[in-house]
Amino acid sequence: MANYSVRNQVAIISLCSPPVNALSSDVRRGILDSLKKAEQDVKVAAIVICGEGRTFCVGADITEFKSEFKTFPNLFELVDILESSPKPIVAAIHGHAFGGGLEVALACHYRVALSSAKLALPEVKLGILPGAGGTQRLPRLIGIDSSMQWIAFGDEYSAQIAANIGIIDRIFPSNADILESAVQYAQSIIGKSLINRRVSKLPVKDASKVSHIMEKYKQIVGKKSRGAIAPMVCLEAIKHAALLPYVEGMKKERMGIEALMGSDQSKSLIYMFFAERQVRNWTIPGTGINSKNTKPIKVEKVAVIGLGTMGRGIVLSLLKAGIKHVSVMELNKTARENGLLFIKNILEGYAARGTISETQKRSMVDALKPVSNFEMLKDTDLVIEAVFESMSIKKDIFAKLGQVCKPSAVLATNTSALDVDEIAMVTPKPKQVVGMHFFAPAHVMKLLENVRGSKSSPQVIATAMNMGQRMGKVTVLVGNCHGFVGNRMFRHYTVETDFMLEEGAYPEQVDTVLKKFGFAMGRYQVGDLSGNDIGYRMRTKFEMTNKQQPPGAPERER
Ligand SMILES: CC(C)(COP(=O)(O)OP(=O)(O)OC[C@H]1O[C@@H](n2cnc3c(N)ncnc32)[C@H](O)[C@@H]1OP(=O)(O)O)[C@@H](O)C(=O)NCCC(=O)NCCSC(=O)C[C@@H](O)CCCCCCCCCCCCC(=O)O
Ligand SMILES: NC(=O)c1ccc[n+]([C@@H]2O[C@H](COP(=O)([O-])OP(=O)(O)OC[C@H]3O[C@@H](n4cnc5c(N)ncnc54)[C@H](O)[C@@H]3O)[C@@H](O)[C@H]2O)c1
Repeated sequence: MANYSVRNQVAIISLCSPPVNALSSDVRRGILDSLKKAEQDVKVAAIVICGEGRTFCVGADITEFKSEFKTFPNLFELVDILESSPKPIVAAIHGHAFGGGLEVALACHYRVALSSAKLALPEVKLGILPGAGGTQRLPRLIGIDSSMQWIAFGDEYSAQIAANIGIIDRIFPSNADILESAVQYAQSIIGKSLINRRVSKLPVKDASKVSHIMEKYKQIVGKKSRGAIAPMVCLEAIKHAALLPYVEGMKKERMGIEALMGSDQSKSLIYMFFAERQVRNWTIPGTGINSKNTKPIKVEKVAVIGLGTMGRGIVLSLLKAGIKHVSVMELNKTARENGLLFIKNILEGYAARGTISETQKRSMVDALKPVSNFEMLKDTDLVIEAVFESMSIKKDIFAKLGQVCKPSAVLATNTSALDVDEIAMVTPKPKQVVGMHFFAPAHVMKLLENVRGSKSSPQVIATAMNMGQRMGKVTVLVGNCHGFVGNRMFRHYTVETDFMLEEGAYPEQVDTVLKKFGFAMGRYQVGDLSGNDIGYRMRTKFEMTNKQQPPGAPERER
């Protein structure tokens, strides 16, 4: 679980727990045993801790949260043992140093990294806090303000940013050999004093401003993480780094993690973490066909038909995924102009915020290819249709696509609820047709429901799944039925909230309660965003509006 070797006075402790070197109890034990060997070996003058395989270390082993935290050495015990080592320890970071992985690195006396490495304390996204000294060491290295930014939101940062603020001591080019570079670095620091290298002993530079900074972040967290408990507990723990000696601060950190671990919010977020990964392993029930044995078709050119609410977000998702050729077809001139303007404005916003560079923005704008007739789609690899929710319009479009597109082209519909098989039947090759159901706004929402028609070929399904992952979506394969999965669930939610309106509540009152509960948007805000015509069209198609009833009849009488 941790391999040990010695090279030119430098002991190498390499974490070996594929795929991501999570700090299971065996790995922690392996590190401790190796450290003892290194300390006892008189020929060893410095130590390097690195990760084997694709990454340094992604943190505590989440699968062990329930059971094994009680095994010695616990992570918060291990970090103190590492820091107090009399021999200098260098953390050699490539891939990810996340969570407990970064906390181990913070306990080392030096940190070096490849420029491609990413660092984060993402525990808050699991509903907990960094519980191995992260809330106490990071402020001593980078101050309260930056620590609150890192820990309360859990975002990842590049090694270069981490170096700029003082976490990383030396950056190596992304193509360097991290171990070789770290060993040379370790040789260069042999004999140097460790007095200022033990982070827990350092003062917190901006400690006097803690109240002011705390207030600032309470406001931001209150808005950005409405309803979440962990971010506030993180802020409290960081505050203690400013006010208390390290040992006392650690006690507070411990109280924080004990309160959060096992909370309903944390359990749900951990469930979500694994569920989001599990859905990548799709399977077609009863066939043996699955994500492991099916290859996607190569997709370079994509087309989107319809530039309304959904089409424009889908186009943005494709551009962000790096697709270099995105044809857009929109019949209505105003909708076309508005759609293209919307896309360009969003890209401008990304560039202004630094999410993408100016060069990336220009290449995304260049990738946009407005087209005016179906002939122009003949060499497209994937077409995503996002026009009105009308079976006749969609059939008309798929019949045309079936005539002009190359035989290998994947033809996808973004229908909210219509029968994917019925749409597929108008094409000469129904096996090329699949549903790709995005959620509004499509460039923001992470969920993508891919709908498997009865004729969709495994390769076509693999292509839709792969494209979703390229777009960074949580991509779920579902069966073909009215409303698929998302909208079938959503329907019950809307029925209940509509009952509340019938009982006298205003839409804004319902929305206020839902937002207070933690929803990003209220149910009626979602209706306004998506367009209430979508629900109306779905209900009309299934005669849920019940023509016997006069207009305005309450939902429960229909
Ligand atoms: C790092 C990633 C961004 C990499 O992404 P990528 O897409 O490359 O890879 P995958 O996400 O697909 O991952 C591959 C594979 O690995 C699995 N996996 C990933 N991370 C972990 C993990 N941390 N643990 C276990 N398994 C992991 C993943 O599921 C995939 O598996 P599959 O089978 O699907 O192939 C990305 O992976 C990522 O973001 N990972 C999570 C990073 C993270 O959140 N890290 C923080 C972990 S929490 C932590 O570190 C806590 C520490 O701060 C300290 C804890 C000390 C606690 C001591 C306190 C004790 C108090 C106890 C109180 C008890 C109370 C009681 O008694 O009840
Ligand atoms: N709005 C949502 O929240 C949402 C969510 C998921 C899926 N959907 C589905 O996505 C599809 C589009 O929904 P929307 O909300 O974007 O609708 P929308 O009314 O905002 O946009 C549809 C666009 O398609 C254009 N169009 C119509 N016929 C066309 C044709 N033959 N060729 C080219 N363009 C044509 C229209 O001019 C319009 O601009 C629907 O099937 C809908 O059910 C919508």
